[in-house]
Amino acid sequence: MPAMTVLAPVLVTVTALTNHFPSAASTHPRPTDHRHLTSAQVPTNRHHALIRFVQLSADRLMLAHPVAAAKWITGRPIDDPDRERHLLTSVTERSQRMGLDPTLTTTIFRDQIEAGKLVQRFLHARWSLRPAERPTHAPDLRADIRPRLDRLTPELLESISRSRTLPNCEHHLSRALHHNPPPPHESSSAPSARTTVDGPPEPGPSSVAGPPAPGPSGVQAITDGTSPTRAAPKVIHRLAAFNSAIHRVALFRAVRSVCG
Ligand SMILES: O=C(O)C(=O)C[C@]1(C(=O)O)C=C[C@@H](O)C=C1
Repeated sequence: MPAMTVLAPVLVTVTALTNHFPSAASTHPRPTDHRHLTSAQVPTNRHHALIRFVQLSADRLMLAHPVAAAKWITGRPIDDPDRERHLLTSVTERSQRMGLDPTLTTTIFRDQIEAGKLVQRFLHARWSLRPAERPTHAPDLRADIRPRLDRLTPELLESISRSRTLPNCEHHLSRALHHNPPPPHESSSAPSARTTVDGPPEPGPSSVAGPPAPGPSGVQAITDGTSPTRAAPKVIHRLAAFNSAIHRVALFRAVRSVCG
């Protein structure tokens, strides 16, 4: 599939989410007006459970890397509706047993799945453009990676259950996200680094990069009338910034419904 065809929906999604969640484009989420709470009023256990939820979500997101590698090498499509149905059925059953609202938990897990697919699509687009970074070995999806994803499901549900009814949930979520920076990434000037199948790309010499340019500029950079071939260097340049942004935006996507 041509790289541009793969990349365009990814960039459109990133732009849409960045606009929808302005703090996703910022290293410093905007403070809310809930700071009047004294520390004694903050329900620490539920707050920690929310942080745990964000961390587990970040762990789940990182598994999108080996999943993407397995699918890249085997040619399997990123979307696997049967697997998604199986996961959501399991979430529903577990939620009922735990006294959790299945509508809420399946919404959260749908977001987790979509966030993972966003990262997978990003990686496939990246590998289309950068042959040197393509994975060379396929992780075992069935025997290794999916069991790892499955082990996270009860833990995620437990953290959702324990963070339920946290007052000022959005404020705590914003703080938890702030303490979960995206993984290290290459800077645009870094030498090419092969993406590992166990995690994000290895950091380049500079792992400090700003957020993506907000708004549609990221998309315009590749759709401003230039032919795909001639636009490719521009795309690669933009990808360096999106590599960081994609994880931040995907993490926001993964956790956005937890406050109900
Ligand atoms: O298991 C896979 O094949 C994945 O890609 C992971 C996952 C998920 O997040 O659970 C994501 C996309 C697929 O449609 C199904 C499931």
